[in-house]
Amino acid sequence: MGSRTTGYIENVATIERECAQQVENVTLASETKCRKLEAELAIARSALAAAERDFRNEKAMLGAEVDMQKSEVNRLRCDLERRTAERDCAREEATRNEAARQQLDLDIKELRRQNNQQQREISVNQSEAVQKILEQKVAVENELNSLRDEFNKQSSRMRSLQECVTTLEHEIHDLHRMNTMLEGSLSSRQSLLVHNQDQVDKLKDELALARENLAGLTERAEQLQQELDRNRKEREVLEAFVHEQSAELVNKRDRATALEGTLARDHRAWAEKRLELEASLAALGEQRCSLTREVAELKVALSALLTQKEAADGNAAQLAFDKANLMRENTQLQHSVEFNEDRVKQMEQEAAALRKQVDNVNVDLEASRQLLGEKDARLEQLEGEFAALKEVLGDTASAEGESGKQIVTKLLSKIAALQHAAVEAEAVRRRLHNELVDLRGNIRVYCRLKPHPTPATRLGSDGASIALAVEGSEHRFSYDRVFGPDSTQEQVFGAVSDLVQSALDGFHVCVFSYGQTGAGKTHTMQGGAAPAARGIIPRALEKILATAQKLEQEAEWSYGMGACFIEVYNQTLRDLLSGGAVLQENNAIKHDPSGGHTVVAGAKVVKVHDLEGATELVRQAGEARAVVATAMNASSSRSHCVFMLNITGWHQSTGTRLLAEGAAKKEACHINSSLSALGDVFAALSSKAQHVPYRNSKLTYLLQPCLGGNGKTLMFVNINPEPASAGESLCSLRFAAKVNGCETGAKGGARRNVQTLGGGGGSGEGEPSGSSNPAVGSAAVAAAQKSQQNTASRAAQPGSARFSLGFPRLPGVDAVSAAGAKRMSLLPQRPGADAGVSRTKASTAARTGAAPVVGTGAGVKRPGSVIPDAAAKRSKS
Ligand SMILES: Nc1ncnc2c1ncn2[C@@H]1O[C@H](COP(=O)(O)OP(=O)(O)OP(=O)(O)O)[C@@H](O)[C@H]1O
Repeated sequence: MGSRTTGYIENVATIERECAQQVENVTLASETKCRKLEAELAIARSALAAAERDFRNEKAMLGAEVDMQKSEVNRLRCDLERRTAERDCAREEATRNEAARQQLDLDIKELRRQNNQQQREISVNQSEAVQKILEQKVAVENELNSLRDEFNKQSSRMRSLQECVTTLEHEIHDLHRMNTMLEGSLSSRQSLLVHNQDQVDKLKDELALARENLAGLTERAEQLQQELDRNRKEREVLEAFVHEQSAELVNKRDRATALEGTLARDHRAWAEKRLELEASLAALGEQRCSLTREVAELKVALSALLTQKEAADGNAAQLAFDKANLMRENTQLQHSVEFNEDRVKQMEQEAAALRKQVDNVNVDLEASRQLLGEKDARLEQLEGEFAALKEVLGDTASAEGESGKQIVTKLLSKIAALQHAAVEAEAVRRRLHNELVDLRGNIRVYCRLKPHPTPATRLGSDGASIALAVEGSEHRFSYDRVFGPDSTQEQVFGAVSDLVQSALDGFHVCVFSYGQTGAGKTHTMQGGAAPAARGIIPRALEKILATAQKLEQEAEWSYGMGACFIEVYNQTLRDLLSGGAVLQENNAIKHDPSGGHTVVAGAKVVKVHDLEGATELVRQAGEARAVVATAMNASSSRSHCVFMLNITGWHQSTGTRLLAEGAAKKEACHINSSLSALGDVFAALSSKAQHVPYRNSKLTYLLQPCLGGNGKTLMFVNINPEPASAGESLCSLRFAAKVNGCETGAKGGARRNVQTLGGGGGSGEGEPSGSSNPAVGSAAVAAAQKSQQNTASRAAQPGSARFSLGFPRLPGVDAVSAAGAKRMSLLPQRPGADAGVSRTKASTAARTGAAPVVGTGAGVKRPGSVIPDAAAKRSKS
């Protein structure tokens, strides 16, 4: 038993040793494993820590990159804002440039307008105007150059902007590339995280396996504890160790879970960041789009600027062209100035030659007069001799028979030759007189000033110029003659009387006055009642009637006169000798195509025998005018009155008839259609236009024969020199200056209306240059013969000559013509321009025969004319 116990004990001891050995082995193995696990855990921890570090670094890097990108985006935004501001500035600049260009266009237009104006004024002050234009052109060119510089600046600014935009595009592209790189880096980090996760999972699996092993070992240890209580303590220690390990592992697992959460949060943050980046990328894309749009807009603006530049270049070319034109015109004007200077010199020479010619003509005239006087004396002597011979013949006829008759025949032929010479001398006188009048011009303008204490006018020393002060500046005019305030009525008529003589010689003559209300038209044309105050009309009438009477008594002349008085208002004609009745016929004014009389159909024609009769007619017309003026109210100031006195004269021996007429009228300063038409007629005459618009108004159509080719016209411009009327005076003086620049359309001067009727020995000239009485201008004769068929048949004696003075061949006058009378015409004016004034005047003196009427006209043979049958009568006188 002892041995068995000992053996048992030895066996137990062996088992215990084996158990201890096994426990020791297991413990060693588990300790090894634990150490291995711990090492692996440490590696995992260090890996995790490294991963965390990397992650943090990466995160920090990414954060820095994001910050960088954000700051870059901010910078780009600022840049963009700056560029946008620059672009806006550029746009504003472009708008300003456009406005400046438009302003420049306006300036250029204005300059062109000024240029045109200056061109018009250039005739007044050529060199100054051209200088100004050149200066302005230089200024325009400077402006254009500055605009070009501005444009170039803008273009270069646009180019720099474009470059900026291109740089921005590149930067955006770089950002895109960087973003792609960041995305790549993010995905690699994510894959690294996934790899780490796998490692953690693997560790977890290994941990789980180790736990299972540990559990197995614990089970084996418990079994062994049950078998070996002795080892319980160590086993408990082991278990505690294992528990500790487990807790540590749990802790590690928790930490791994926490790490997973952190990773997930980071992942989400990264995803958010990514979204933010994508959003900022999209914003950048939008910005890029807007930038692209802006670039396109800027391109459009650039092309618009280029178009503007082209337009500006075009304008510059146009300006250069204009400049060249102006230079050319300037050169032409300089040539023209030089030419005109030469012409002026030439004209001065011509004027000197003409003056000499006038002197010669005067000398010739004087010589002719002397010759005529000598011939008259010789004629008287011959007539005395003839009478004595007659007496002798009476005594000796019976004794000597045939020889006495022969002496008589001889003497008669001598007398006829002398009469012929006298007629020739009269023709020469008419021609010389006409040449004298022509030298003074077929349209003459006289200016007359009314007295005033403080005149705004200044007379030139040459007696033909006047200066008018208007608002501080002085305007100078010159006319054929200027009558100062001291001039007498006699002096004024003296300057007109040669035209009256022309009318008596068979020329159409028109005298009219023009001026503002109260300027002295009535005073000039009509004058006062006192002998010294009488105006042109009564003096002219007196001269015509006296001459007619003298010729009737002395030179076998017979005269008939018919007068009519017409008022023209707009396109209406009124007969003032029929109480102002309106003449209904549309084309009442009828001109004789052969240059004879003008007829106003329907107008009453009253025969005039003496000055009193004519004055009475004017008085009647004035009364009718007052009635019409009252009815028409203020409009009367725009009407014009024309008094016509037609004179027809016949000379019984020469079979010659003169047709002429005189016209006189008064005009108000008020511009109306008739005056404007009168201005147009003068303008056309002055420019020698093909067409003269006589038909534009009844007034000009009525006066056509006087104003036109074969008439002589004298205009008085009456000026009231009071400073308050300076404006109106300027208007009158300018109109008169226009008229002064006119010439009648007559080629070779005015033309007489002379007709030779049938009989030989006719006297008169067809043209001023006509040589002698039978040499009547053929055209004038042919035309006149046609026009006087009815009167020719009624000539008092076969082969007699009839002279008619005045141009309208009036029906009433034709009756006078049949009686072998002369005809005269006087064309006076209306009794007052201003309604109020004219009405008042018309009801007073003007209407009593001293109405503002002028008339001249009439061709009357001068007393000096010698016509065969008249010789005896002249010798009596
Ligand atoms: N040269 C002059 N010398 C003296 N007095 C003058 C002169 N001219 C005009 N007058 C006077 O001035 C006044 C106005 O003149 P007048 O009636 O002739 O003017 P008008 O031009 O005919 O006016 P309206 O158009 O109103 O008829 C008259 O009293 C006239 O006597």
